[in-house]
Amino acid sequence: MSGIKHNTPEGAQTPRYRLNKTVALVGMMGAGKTAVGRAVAAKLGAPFLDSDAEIEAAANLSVPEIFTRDGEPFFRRRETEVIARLLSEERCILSTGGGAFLAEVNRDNIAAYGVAMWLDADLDLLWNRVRYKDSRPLLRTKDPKATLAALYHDRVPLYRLADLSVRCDARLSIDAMAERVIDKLLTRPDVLEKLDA
Ligand SMILES: Nc1ncnc2c1ncn2[C@@H]1O[C@H](COP(=O)(O)OP(=O)(O)OP(=O)(O)O)[C@@H](O)[C@H]1O
Ligand SMILES: O=C(O)C1=C[C@@H](O)[C@@H](O)[C@H](O)C1
Ligand SMILES: [Mg+2]
Repeated sequence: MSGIKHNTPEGAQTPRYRLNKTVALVGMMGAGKTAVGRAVAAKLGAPFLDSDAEIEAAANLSVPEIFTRDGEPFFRRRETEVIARLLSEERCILSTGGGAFLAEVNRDNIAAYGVAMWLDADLDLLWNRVRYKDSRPLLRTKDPKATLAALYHDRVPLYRLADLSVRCDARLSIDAMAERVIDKLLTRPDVLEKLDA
């Protein structure tokens, strides 16, 4: 496969889990799809892939640079291509960009190869995570807090279409959130199974 693997099962102990389907993490910017997804993959001994990182690596540009140079529609086309490619490769934990699950084609592709899990975070938590960072081009507006709120209200009905969801709790560490995600995945043996020691 050609994707950037951030975690690999190589060198791991006897596998403790069997990942039966790719898990696509979806949700708002700042929800923790990248940070928690990486931790989940490490705990499972599964590959971790991130569609934003893949797009950046292929373009040799950051996401904000791609938005500035080529525009959002170009970025969205690349996002759809990259997600389709990553889904067709090996089973993994796939962190998507915050807007990916809005497009029906991406939702259909995720459903064809795996399941979607929504990291459901409230607006206060999201704002506290994204307010000091300039890495989200959609928030480069006069009133980024209001922009985030508008995106949130538009998007939540679509994130609700995910197969599974976990509530994000600001008091939980990345590691603890990863455990919460794994516990939820284990409710679906067609997605994740715990193997006997
Ligand atoms: N449970 C957590 N506890 C503490 N910090 C967290 C937690 N989850 C995420 N973070 C931090 O919040 C920030 C945003 O997280 P992250 O980049 O993973 O969000 P994202 O959902 O991938 O956003 P985007 O859609 O923009 O890619 C990062 O600095 C990350 O380390
Ligand atoms: O919420 C969004 O639409 C985005 C989130 C990020 O992951 C990036 O994909 C990009 O900044 C757009
Ligand atoms: Mg991310």
